[in-house]
Amino acid sequence: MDVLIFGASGQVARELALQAPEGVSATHLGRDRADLGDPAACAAAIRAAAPQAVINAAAYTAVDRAEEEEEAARVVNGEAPAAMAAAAAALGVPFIHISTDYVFAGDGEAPWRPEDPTGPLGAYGRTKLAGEEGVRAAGGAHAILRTSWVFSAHGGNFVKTMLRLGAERDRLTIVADQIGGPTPARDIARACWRMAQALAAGQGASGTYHFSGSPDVSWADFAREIFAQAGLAPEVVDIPTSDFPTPAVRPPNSRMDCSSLKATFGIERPDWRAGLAEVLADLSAAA
Ligand SMILES: NC(=O)C1=CN([C@@H]2O[C@H](COP(=O)(O)OP(=O)(O)OC[C@H]3O[C@@H](n4cnc5c(N)ncnc54)[C@H](OP(=O)(O)O)[C@@H]3O)[C@@H](O)[C@H]2O)C=CC1
Ligand SMILES: Cc1cn([C@H]2C[C@H](O)[C@@H](COP(=O)(O)OP(=O)(O)O[C@H]3O[C@@H](C)C(=O)[C@@H](O)[C@H]3O)O2)c(=O)[nH]c1=O
Ligand SMILES: [Mg+2]
Repeated sequence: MDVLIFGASGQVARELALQAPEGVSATHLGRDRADLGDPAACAAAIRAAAPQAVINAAAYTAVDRAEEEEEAARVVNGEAPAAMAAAAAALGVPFIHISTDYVFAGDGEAPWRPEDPTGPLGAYGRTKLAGEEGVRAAGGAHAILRTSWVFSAHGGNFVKTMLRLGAERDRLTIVADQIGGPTPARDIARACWRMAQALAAGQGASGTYHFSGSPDVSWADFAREIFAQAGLAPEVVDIPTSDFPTPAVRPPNSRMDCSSLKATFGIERPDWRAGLAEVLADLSAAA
């Protein structure tokens, strides 16, 4: 099976390359070969490659910067996925797309289900929601996988920020009133491969699915586990979001109900603490 992947250097893109199943030939298009700022060019790249499935692992992910660059983010996160999904639909091949917990308003404490009403609090979430709507409107076979709090040994993420700050400082203040599921990029990549193979074989079902690591924790508790596993001992002080002002508002409740992904594709929530141990091992092997 030939699979065309948008994204080469990102966290999920790199894991897609590392986790490609046997029998799959994966072609990655980095920004140099397909700029999502040019949606028509991305659609043309799909028509030219004529793959058996398309996975989009590229996105504008700078949450705070998106507040100032919403139009640029909307092209990359909204218009490009819509154009790609339309091109995949015209070829009759499945389109796998990744979205985010930030499409939700984050009120309450119940885990969000895929069919729950959305209500993004910031520009990044609004543009990602536009992308979801574009993918559904294209009308082809598709899976939209909403995930959260992605980490890996590659690129920028909360784990790597904490390792840096934890080595520099004795005391860190971390928000404790935003709760969600940290998710290893490796597990997201495996889930994408499973869905791509299933949909290409006419199995599973198109739709929007949730996938996050278990258990749900606060960012502060996530930080504590990072330091415990890494053998660092800074003091972690719980703070409310109001004490950590940022340009973009983040959802307090990012818990996600992942049961439909298990029911349809047999994919279970991974324990992120095990994924964290793998990432720390990869980072020390590389150091
Ligand atoms: N990171 C997270 O915590 C979460 C991410 N997601 C979603 O998961 C998916 C993968 O995210 P993740 O792997 O973390 O992303 P990263 O931030 O690690 O990487 C983003 C990738 O997108 C590429 N990209 C950005 N803009 C463009 C563009 N204009 N043209 C082409 N490529 C571009 C980047 O390329 P370059 O390296 O050249 O800049 C980079 O490879 C995204 O859809 C994201 O919205 C969902 C929930 C949480
Ligand atoms: C560095 C730092 C962060 N924080 C807080 C800020 C924020 O609420 C939280 C996480 O910080 P980040 O900058 O990693 O968060 P952010 O970039 O918003 O992470 C999000 O990225 C996008 C792409 C997604 O789709 C989301 O699922 C989510 O992973 O930790 C502290 O409280 N103290 C600190 O010292
Ligand atoms: Mg990439």
